[in-house]
Amino acid sequence: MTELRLRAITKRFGETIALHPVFLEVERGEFVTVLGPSGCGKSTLLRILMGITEPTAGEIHLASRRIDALPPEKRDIAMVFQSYALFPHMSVRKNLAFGLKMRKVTKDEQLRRITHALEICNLNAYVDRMPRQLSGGQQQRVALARAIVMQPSLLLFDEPLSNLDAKLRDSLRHDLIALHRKIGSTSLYVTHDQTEAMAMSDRIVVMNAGRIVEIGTPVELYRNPSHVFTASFLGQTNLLTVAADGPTAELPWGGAAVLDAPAKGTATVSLRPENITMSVAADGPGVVTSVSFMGAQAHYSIRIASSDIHVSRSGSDRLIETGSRVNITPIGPMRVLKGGSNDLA
Ligand SMILES: Nc1ncnc2c1ncn2[C@@H]1O[C@H](COP(=O)(O)OP(=O)(O)OP(=O)(O)O)[C@@H](O)[C@H]1O
Repeated sequence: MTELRLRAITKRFGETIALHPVFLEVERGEFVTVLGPSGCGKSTLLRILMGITEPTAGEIHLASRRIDALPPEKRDIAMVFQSYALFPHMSVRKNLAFGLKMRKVTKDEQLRRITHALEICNLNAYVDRMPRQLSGGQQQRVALARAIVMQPSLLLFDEPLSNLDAKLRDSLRHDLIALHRKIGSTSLYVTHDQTEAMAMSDRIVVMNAGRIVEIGTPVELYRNPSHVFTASFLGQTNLLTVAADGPTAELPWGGAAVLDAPAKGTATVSLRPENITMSVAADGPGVVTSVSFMGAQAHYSIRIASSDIHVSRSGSDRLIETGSRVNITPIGPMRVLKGGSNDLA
């Protein structure tokens, strides 16, 4: 069942088009991430949903109500901010109670919801502390609990983990998803961090320059991206310009490779670093120019036919030294993309 529906949401700031008409549907209970680089329009979209920024055109429907003309407090949306935005002079309990009091929720109901939120966010030990007496991760959990007690139809997240160190971010990511499943909320999460988007989302909405480029599950978008932008923004890839002839194409360094869809003429294809085999050969056309050993994987740069190709291999394989001559061969079909310099769309 569709919980959130955006119909042609558009935003202009004078000459700047921050959002071209955006169409999006989010199912009840889904965790959807809006992913894109700085300036792509993510914050504008969030602010429009919150009711802080007015769209130039378009409609927002949430839980069968049209909400775009409603003030923020009437929209039934709660937001978790990057900066936590806790009230510094209030204890954890008071922070959680604030929004409920404003909504005139009864004392009994306040107690019930706050007790539940403290429990599921693992905050029981901190109820009487002030925000400054909490770590960044604990403050973020309070911010989340404060959003949860409102029992909103939609939870919005604005890069909520970006102020935390890598390890904490990783563990909070898991907590957040577990919580989302437990409370069955509908969540829209905004980030520029593709690892976060891949790890957490039911679906990812890839945005660039004010437009939705593509929407799909992390697996679909990583394995079968349609656009050059998606292929290069989600994970690492090698973008090659190849001469296509039906089901195969000639590689820049010679030899033919299979395409995942027939194409004619010049085509842009994606070849993931892990989808390449590499073997040492004295007369190989490639030269290893750098090796980065990352533990689980080893990343190589190969100079071949005036291109730099990235190859990754299992970290437990024998390392190939810088300067070695190598052969490289794609494994499986290469993905034909739209949006290259010679667009096939
Ligand atoms: N108030 C404003 N007036 C004029 N232009 C604006 C305004 N707010 C945003 N923009 C422009 O709209 C575009 C989208 O901005 P937005 O802040 O939504 O991007 P973003 O993806 O959230 O970026 P970031 O991740 O850096 O916050 C940008 O080109 C930005 O310069």
